[in-house]
Order: sequence, then structure tokens, then C-alpha cells
Amino acid sequence: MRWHIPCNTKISGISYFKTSVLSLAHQQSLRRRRRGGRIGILPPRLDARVIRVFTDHLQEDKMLWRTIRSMEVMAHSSNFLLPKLHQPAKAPANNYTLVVLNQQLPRFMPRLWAQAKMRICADGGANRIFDEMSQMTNDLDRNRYIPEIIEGDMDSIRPEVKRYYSSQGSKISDKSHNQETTDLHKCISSIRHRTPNHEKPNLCVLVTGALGGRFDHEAANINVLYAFSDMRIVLLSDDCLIQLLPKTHHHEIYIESSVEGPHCGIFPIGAPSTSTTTTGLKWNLSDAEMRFGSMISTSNIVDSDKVTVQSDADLLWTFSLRNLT
Ligand SMILES: Nc1ncnc2c1ncn2[C@@H]1O[C@H](COP(=O)(O)OP(=O)(O)OP(=O)(O)O)[C@@H](O)[C@H]1O
Ligand SMILES: Cc1ncc(C[n+]2csc(CCO)c2C)c(N)n1
Repeated sequence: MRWHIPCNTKISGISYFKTSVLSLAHQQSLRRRRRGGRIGILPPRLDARVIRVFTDHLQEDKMLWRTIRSMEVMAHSSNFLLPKLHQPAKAPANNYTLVVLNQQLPRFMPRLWAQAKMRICADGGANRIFDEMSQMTNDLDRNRYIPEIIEGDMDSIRPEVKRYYSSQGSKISDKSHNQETTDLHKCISSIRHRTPNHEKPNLCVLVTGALGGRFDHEAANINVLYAFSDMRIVLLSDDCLIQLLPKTHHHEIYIESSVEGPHCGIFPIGAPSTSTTTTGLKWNLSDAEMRFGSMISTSNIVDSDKVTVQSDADLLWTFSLRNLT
């Protein structure tokens, strides 16, 4: 049984629906009951202790139901990858912040840059915009691509690049004193601080250049998804995207098949999942256990225009990107 109460929040192609769902937690509770683990058959003599245990369980079930009733569905869409002309007329305006890391710019960078609400370069990411952006766009006018902010420990940005963007009005946020967190971490932290509370639910951050290259950088970039698990952050490369699906929500992923798919993967990194259920995939999971060293779902294939995921653990969702420009 499942019903939606549309709520008015809309996010860069992403909508929230308040919902009441027969949740995974409840399914687990039923399973435990079937196995006789939590509420077995009461013994014939109900002494006070047994009655207390029984009422405790009922209380716990009530709390469970309260959680179930307030569980929200989080909807996801990659329509930020579509050219503006191809975006559905009724789609909410793209409303994301773009973070550019220090790796070769992805081929769809000009589109992401043009449609972003704000652009931040992570340290050496500014060199990439300086060196590669005008070539990519065949637009020799470098001053058309000025990031609002350059953030980081400033050990990779070249001095002439720093001088140039500073003279063009970019804010240089020098955090060279902090050698504990990465430049991406600093960027996300700063975005969070700069965003007023009432705008936080609508915030989405796209990060380019997050994958490929040094593995410690890649691991740190993925770690940022976990460190800011209450924010919508999408890590992008030329070949795929990665995002976190927090266990606090049920997830509906709307597929833009002209730009993404069909290959996908879904797996826990931080902590194992004892129960994950999906729909819309060629190899769906049904109340499945996943952990590193055992089963994880990779080389899976999307075979519907919507994928749904519910899990008792935070999961990484990764999806291949088509060869778009
Ligand atoms: N090879 C890479 N693979 C993945 N991400 C990268 C790579 N190189 C840089 N990045 C990302 O770009 C950000 C900025 O890069 P930059 O080279 O300025 O970082 P850095 O922290 O100075 O690097 P280092 O750790 O080598 O000193 C990094 O925080 C990281 O998120
Ligand atoms: C346990 C531990 N390992 C590595 C670093 C180094 N480090 C981590 S992030 C960062 C900034 C990179 O721009 C640096 C130098 C640390 N501080 N603590």
C-alpha cells in the first residue's frame, strides 16, 4: 500500500514527495515476526514480565509505524545533462552549484557551466577553466568564464591564474592553513555555509572531474558524499555519475535515457546493507544483503524509465553516461 501527498518543494529537476510507505523497516519487522524472533507465540501463562515485554514490542511497533508514515521519497533526475531545449517544458529550472576539480574538464562542461546558478573552482580546478574552457567552447574570450569563487589550499592554482580571476572579480578563499581536509571538502563546506537555511532543501551540487586519476583523490571525493550525506551532491566524470542514496529516504530515480545508462551499480561502502530492494533493473535486489567481500551490484542494467531503491544502509548509486557533448 502506498500513496503520495505531493509537496511543493522542487529542486533542479528533482522533486520531493511527502509520502507514506510500507517501509523496508516494517517488512523487516514482519520478517522477524515470521521467524519468531521478536514476537513469538505467548506462553499460556502471561506473567507480568511477559506482558511488559509484549507491550514494549507493541510500543516499538507504534514507533516504527510513526517512522514509516513520515518516510519521504527522494526523486532524482539527471536532466541537468540535457540541452536546455530538450528539457521538459514543465521541468523546474536547473538550480545547482557547479564545483570544478583539478582534472580534465568533461565534454559536457560548457552546458553545465552555462546552466549553473553558481560556479566554484577547487584550487587547481581554476587552471582547468583558464586553460581548457575557451578551447572547448571555441570562444577565445576568456573573461566569459569567470568562477564566482576559488576555494582551497591554493597549492595548485598558478599565480597568473589566481591574479587573472582575482582581477575579474572572483572571490579567492585561501584556506592554506587547513591541511586536514581536501579542496572538495572545503568547497562543499563553504557552499553549505553560504546557503541560507530556507534554500538548503533545494540545493544540489554537481562536481566535475571527481573520478579517474589518483585513487586517493577519488576515495576522498566519495568520502565527501558521506561527510555531507544530507546534501545532494553528484560526482561526475566523462563516463559516469555517482551519488549517495541515504537510507533515510526511499529513492525514485527518473532515467534520462538519451544521456545516461544503461549500465549502473548500487552498493554500500560505509556499512553493509542487510536489506536492499530495487525495481526497474535487469537484476533487481529483493531484500538482499550487500557488503564488500560478498555481493555488490555492479554491471547491472536499467530496464525501465524509473528505478526505485530502498535500503537499510546508505548506498552509492552509479550510472554510466552516454557519449554526449
Ligand atoms: N587525479 C585526481 N582524481 C580525482 N580527483 C582529483 C584529482 N586531482 C585533483 N582532484 C580533485 O580536485 C581537487 C583540487 O585539486 P588540486 O590538485 O588543487 O588538489 P590538492 O589537494 O592540492 O592535491 P594534492 O593532494 O595533490 O596536493 C582535489 O581536492 C580533488 O578533489
Ligand atoms: C591522517 C591524515 N592523512 C593525510 C593528511 C594530509 N591531507 C589530507 S587532506 C590534505 C589537503 C590536500 O589539499 C592533506 C595534506 C592529513 N592531514 N591527515
